[in-house]
Amino acid sequence: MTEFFKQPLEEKKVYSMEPGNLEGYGQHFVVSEKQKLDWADMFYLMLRPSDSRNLRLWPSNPPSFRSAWTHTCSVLCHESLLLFYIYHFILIFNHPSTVKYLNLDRESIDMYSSEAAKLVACLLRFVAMDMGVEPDSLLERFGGQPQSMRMTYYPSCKQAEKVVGLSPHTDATGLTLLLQANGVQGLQIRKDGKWIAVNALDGAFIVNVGDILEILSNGRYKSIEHRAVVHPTKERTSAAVFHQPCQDATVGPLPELVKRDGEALYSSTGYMDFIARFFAAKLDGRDHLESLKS
Ligand SMILES: O=C(O)CCC(=O)C(=O)O
Ligand SMILES: [Fe+2]
Repeated sequence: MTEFFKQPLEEKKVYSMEPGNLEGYGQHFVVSEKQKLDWADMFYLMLRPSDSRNLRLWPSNPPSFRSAWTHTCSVLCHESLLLFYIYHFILIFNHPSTVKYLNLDRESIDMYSSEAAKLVACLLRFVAMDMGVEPDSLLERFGGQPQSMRMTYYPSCKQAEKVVGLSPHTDATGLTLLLQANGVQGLQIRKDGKWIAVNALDGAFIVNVGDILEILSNGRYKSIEHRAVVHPTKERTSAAVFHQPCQDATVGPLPELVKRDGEALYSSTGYMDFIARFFAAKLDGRDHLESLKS
């Protein structure tokens, strides 16, 4: 994956994002020419459903990237998630796919995508059980398992403290599987107002709870605020696979939880409106999510 970003600009521009479209090579969350840009290059692809794929953007001379299936275990950003992490450790650890590197070719991405979707469906089932709701009532919001991937390349920067790799934000997803693809650390999460470095195990997935799960769970699961910092001498690459609800889903607290809690802590909105608002703004911590609190 790093090889892709290290190509000359002209080669990468073949895959440039087109106006009004987020897929391809470029930067996200740019709302003004005066804005200080993040110290990062991005490449974003829709993976699922398969008819949403724009194969023109899939690199035809594919570099390889590290697979997380070799020693998969997860750093989970919520105490309750830790519970099913423990239950599922054996299952994940014994995952049948044991390849260490994947090519960014269509067949390999397809396999990576479907294995990631299976893992996330399994995690969501445990989230539902943890909350005491029918797994299907949570899983049906993710029907068809829409999924996208953002690969990010952070060049090194001698004055690393003066730049931001990726601005503080929460993911507008149910769950994100994040892989630090070249073994260089840089992810930080905000807990009790403090930034804490996540030291991911080599080749392991980091599982982030996203906004959609916080809302569906009526606040039981918290969407984790995170950012990426830059290294003074080492470049860094990450690959985040986002698991989103289906396009026609209503994003609002699950009715059975609202009934139990006596109130909905978030307003309900159509997923397409939700995501349009997310990408139209500069990344800014938990602001987007807070605006949906009722
Ligand atoms: O590079 C990282 O560790 C974070 C990436 C991330 O948060 C994202 O792509 O949403
Ligand atoms: Fe993120």
